[in-house]
Amino acid sequence: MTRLSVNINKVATLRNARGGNNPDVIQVARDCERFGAEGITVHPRPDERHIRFRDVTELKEIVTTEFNIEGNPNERFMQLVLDTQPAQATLVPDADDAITSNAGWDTIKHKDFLIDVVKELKSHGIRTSIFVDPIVEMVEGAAIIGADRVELYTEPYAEQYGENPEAAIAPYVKAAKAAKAAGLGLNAGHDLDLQNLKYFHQHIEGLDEVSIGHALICDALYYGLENTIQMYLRQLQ
Ligand SMILES: CC(=O)[C@@H](O)[C@H](O)COP(=O)(O)O
Ligand SMILES: NCC(=O)COP(=O)(O)O
Repeated sequence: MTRLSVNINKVATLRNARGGNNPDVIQVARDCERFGAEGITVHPRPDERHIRFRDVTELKEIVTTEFNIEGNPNERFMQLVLDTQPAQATLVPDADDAITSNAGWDTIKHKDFLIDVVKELKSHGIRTSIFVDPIVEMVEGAAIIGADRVELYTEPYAEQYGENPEAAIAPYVKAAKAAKAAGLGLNAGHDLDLQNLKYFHQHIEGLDEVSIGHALICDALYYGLENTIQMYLRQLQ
């Protein structure tokens, strides 16, 4: 079974545009779960342009499915995660000024740093996933580091899917096999949508979770949040 974790960053972006509390991020998280989401993902960034650190603390109190916090494990992020104790932390090598995540970790170059981070998170009982490009060596590096899972960065897949789905999925099939061979759980995310999700799911064995935000929240403008979540869940059947 592949769990759908809804990334609610974009709900916070909309709220922040006017400075009030509309839409209410906490209520949206509750509703996502009520409508079938099997997890809630947030990705706080240093400038708090969407999810704020305070939101993360409040969300922890109400999320009843799996709470996944993504981000670059700097001191502030680590403190937030350790205080919050989510089900999962996903480590992403974002630059502070990145518009959105645009690459996975080099798990060979940053091995020592990541070993320390993963050890600390796991000692607090937090499942730890490392965001990687679909490259076998990077997946194997995550296993050596001691991660529980990898999250495959799917933007390159999403970009190529329209013109050549076979070529787009090929590196992910290899990376997924490497993850399973190394005993890692398998997540995926970034730019997955109603067009490309089903094919990805059909071709990647043992996919534990997808986290989807941008496209899902955009689709909700047209179809409504409840319908949209159900539509995404159907792609994963
Ligand atoms: C890790 C990842 O793939 C990102 O998609 C992220 O979690 C979304 O971040 P933004 O909402 O800031 O684009
Ligand atoms: N980890 C990926 C994520 O949470 C959502 O990415 P996107 O769907 O907003 O591109």
